[in-house]
Amino acid sequence: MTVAVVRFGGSNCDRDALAALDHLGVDADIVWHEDGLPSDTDGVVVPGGFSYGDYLRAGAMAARSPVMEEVRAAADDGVPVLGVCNGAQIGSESGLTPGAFTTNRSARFQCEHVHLRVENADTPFTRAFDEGEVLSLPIAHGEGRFEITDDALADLESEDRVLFRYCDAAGAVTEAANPNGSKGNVAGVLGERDHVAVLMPHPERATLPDIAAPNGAGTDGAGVLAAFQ
Ligand SMILES: NC(=O)CC[C@H](N)C(=O)O
Repeated sequence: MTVAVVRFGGSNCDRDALAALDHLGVDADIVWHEDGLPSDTDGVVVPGGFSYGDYLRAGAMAARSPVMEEVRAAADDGVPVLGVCNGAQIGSESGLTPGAFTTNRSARFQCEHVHLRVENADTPFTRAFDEGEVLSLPIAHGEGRFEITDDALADLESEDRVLFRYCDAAGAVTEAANPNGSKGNVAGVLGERDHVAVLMPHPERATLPDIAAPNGAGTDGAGVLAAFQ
């Protein structure tokens, strides 16, 4: 598999994603968005960062790059697509995934470790886990609060498209365990099909043992990125 890690001006987690994928033995390359997806692309990661300086809304400008039409076409062909943090914001701004990510309840940039509960273990991004399993991943965002209408959230829930929720260490989904005020504690969602997903926490920062162990994150991110193996 050749995974395209799509870089925009202001991406800053592209090399981390590449290193994490390399560690997992996944053939991957960074692709400048203006160059378009290589013809042999069979996986796409839209990495984190501050594309276009988060102007207008985080992810709004990158979502309008022509490469996102190619990403959509690849997804339609069954290629797995994962958006991480700014990539999640780009995913929702481009309509690949539902809802929106907006300013944290704290109105501050937050960089911390959180717990996530796996809500649907029947996807390429979660098949390494059991449903209800609690993961530890880092977050680092100012605009990570998931918003969606009540009706649309109910639809997502009934379609099993909520992938991860913020929870406490025991797996309880509580307001206290919700770092940014996300509706329904939602931390990650699926697009129309289960091979398209976005999440605000950073699996690529919790994959390499040399980095993950000292910073306390562990290596749960490897299970998410295993979708590309
Ligand atoms: N780490 C990131 O991708 C940052 C996400 C985004 N630009 C924010 O602060 O909300």
